[in-house]
Amino acid sequence: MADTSKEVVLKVAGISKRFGGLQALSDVGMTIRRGQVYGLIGPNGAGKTTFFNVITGLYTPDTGSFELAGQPYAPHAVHLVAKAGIARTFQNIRLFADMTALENVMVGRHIRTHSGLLGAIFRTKGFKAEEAAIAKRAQELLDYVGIGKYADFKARTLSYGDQRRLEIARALATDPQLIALDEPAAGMNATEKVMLRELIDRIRNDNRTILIIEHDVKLMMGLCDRVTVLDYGKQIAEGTPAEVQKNEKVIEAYLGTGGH
Ligand SMILES: Nc1ncnc2c1ncn2[C@@H]1O[C@H](COP(=O)(O)OP(=O)(O)OP(=O)(O)O)[C@@H](O)[C@H]1O
Repeated sequence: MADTSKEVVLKVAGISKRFGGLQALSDVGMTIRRGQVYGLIGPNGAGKTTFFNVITGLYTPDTGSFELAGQPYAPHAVHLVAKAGIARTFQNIRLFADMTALENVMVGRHIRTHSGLLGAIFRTKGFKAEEAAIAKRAQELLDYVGIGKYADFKARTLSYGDQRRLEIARALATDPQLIALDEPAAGMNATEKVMLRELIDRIRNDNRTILIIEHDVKLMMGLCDRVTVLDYGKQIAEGTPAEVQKNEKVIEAYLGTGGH
C-alpha cells in the first residue's frame, strides 16, 4: 500500500513527448510525497532523461499536467522551474569550473535573494548583509554534504565524487521542494557510492524530497521508497522496490527479449 499520509510534492499526469517519429514518453504520470526518495529506472533509451527534461523545463511536452506542492506549474523554462521549487543536478556535471566551491553554492542561493542588480552595483548595506548571509549558508551546505574544507578550492580541482556533492549542495541552496538527481552515481567507485547513499539518506531524513534517475539498479532498490519503471517511453510498473522487482514486465524489460 502506498503511504498516502504525507503531503504531495510533485504530481504529474499524462506526460507525452514525441521527437519526430519517436514517441519518447507516452502518458507518464507520478505522485511523489514529501520525504520520499522516488526512483526512475528503465533500460537505455527508455525515456528517463526526457522525463527529467520535461519536468525541469528543458523540453516542452506535447501533453501533461504539472503540480508542485499543490500549485500548478508550467515547466516552460529552467529558471522558472527552479523558482517554482525544483532543483536538479546533471548527468554531465555542470559546475562553474573556475569558481570556488563556495561561490558555486552561492550562485544557487541567489535565486532566493532580494537586493537585486542596483543593490549589487551600489553595494548597499542591505546587499552586503545579504551576501554575508548567503556565504554563511553556502558554507553550512558544503559542511552538510561533507566538503566544507574545500570551500576555497576551484570546482575543477575537486575529485569527481566531490564535484557531484558540490552539485547537490548547490541544488539544496535553492531551498527546493524537490531535488532531481540525474545519475548521481555515474562514474563513482564503490566507496563513493556508499557515501552518496549516506548523503541521500541524510537529505531524506531532513524531510526533503528526491527524484532520482540511476542506472545502478541495486543502489536504487536499496535507496528508493518508490520506483517507476519506464520502457520505450511507457510506464510499465510503479511501486515499492520489492513490488517492482517481482513484476514480470520489468524482468522482461531488463532481461528478456525487451532488453535493449
Ligand atoms: N532531443 C532529442 N531529439 C530526438 N530524439 C531524442 C532526443 N532526446 C531523446 N531522444 C530519444 O528519445 C528516447 C528516450 O531517450 P532518453 O535519453 O530519455 O532515455 P533514457 O532512458 O534517459 O536513456 P539512457 O539510460 O541511455 O540515458 C531515445 O530513443 C532517444 O534517442
